[in-house]
Amino acid sequence: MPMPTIAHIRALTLRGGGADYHDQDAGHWIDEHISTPMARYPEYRKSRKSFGLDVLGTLVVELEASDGTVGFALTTGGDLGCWIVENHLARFVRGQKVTDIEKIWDQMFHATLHYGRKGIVLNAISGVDLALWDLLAKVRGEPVHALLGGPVRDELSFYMTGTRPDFAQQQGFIGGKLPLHHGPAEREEGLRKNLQLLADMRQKCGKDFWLMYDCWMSLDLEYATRLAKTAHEEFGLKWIEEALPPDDYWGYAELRRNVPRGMLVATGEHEATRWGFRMLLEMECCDILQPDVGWCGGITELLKISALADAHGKLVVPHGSSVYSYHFVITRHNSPFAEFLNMSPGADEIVPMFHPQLLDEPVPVNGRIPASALDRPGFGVRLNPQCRLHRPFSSDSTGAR
Ligand SMILES: C[C@H](O)[C@H](O)[C@@H](O)[C@@H](O)C(=O)O
Ligand SMILES: [Mg+2]
Repeated sequence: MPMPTIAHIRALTLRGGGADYHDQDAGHWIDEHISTPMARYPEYRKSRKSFGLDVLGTLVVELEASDGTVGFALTTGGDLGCWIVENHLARFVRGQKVTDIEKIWDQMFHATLHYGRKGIVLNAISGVDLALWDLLAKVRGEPVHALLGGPVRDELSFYMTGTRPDFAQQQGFIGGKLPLHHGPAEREEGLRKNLQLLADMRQKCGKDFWLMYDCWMSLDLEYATRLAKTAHEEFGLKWIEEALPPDDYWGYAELRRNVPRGMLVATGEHEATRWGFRMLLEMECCDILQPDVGWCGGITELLKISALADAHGKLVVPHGSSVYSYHFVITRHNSPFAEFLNMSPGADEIVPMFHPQLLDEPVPVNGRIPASALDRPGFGVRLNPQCRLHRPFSSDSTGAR
């Protein structure tokens, strides 16, 4: 039986949560005075949406095979991502066999090298790649994890990101990662508030529960070093995440030398491709790599990143990205746990990460997801038909939705 080919590729957008999870209503914890590189401008300090963190929206890539099977995936990308997919990447996908994933990735990456390499182009490439894995797995009637070598454990365990590590602990998660609220622009008072918040949370959670800080690229080396030392020595901070801008490999290497022994440095969610993660590894920037599978190049590239990291003895704990990272994490020993980004407005309910855009998206129960919950074909999720899709550009009028 010959393998079907890809008859149509469609790039569509969705707004409101989902893969562009910072696109939330006012008052959501994820947009409440979180420290960012823009916090040096007071007018942009209170809200990340104020400087446009939600400008892109969700990119949906949909592939229809010659046998009628449809694969799809979500990532961050919106209209910009749609343009790249429809006007450039589609030509390397349409007409190819559903098994030609490696060749398609290589052509998409090298054809965009003159304007891509990271950022929105790699988001678009990742979206196509994830849709390819979803399609191939559906054609074969298997979950994606089975195509990656299958589970190495019976369940996924999670830490939770949000403003309520105490709720995470009550729900059986292995740790809680707080967003950092104040950066260098708010000086000593801001540092004191950061440490007081951690002290309060350590009081609530007891001495053994993992507590981490996510600094979202917003600090400088001096501030990050001071924060890390006190936070670890006085309050047992387990890791400091994305303290510096992604391109400051030199700063990360020095921060890792500066932090107290036993404390971990994590970064990578805004890094892309095996070459970017090779820099983080060979410059000894961090202990935990956190690629986002929807931004780093997709599953095809994450396989390479993970193998490289494994050879260096480093952990790969992908950033958020729901089922797209769960199907990977369950197949790798150097990915011993996963992130659950709590997308409820008060970080005090368990809701699916890509809500409302996906149906059948599994959520942790007691901080765990059993491997069996990932056993539906593909990534095991459906697009929510209630969500209004929009196709801003169409390179394939015959393939109209
Ligand atoms: C909580 C952080 O500020 C980001 O919003 C979060 O998406 C990301 O950095 C993470 O690690 O989950
Ligand atoms: Mg982060």
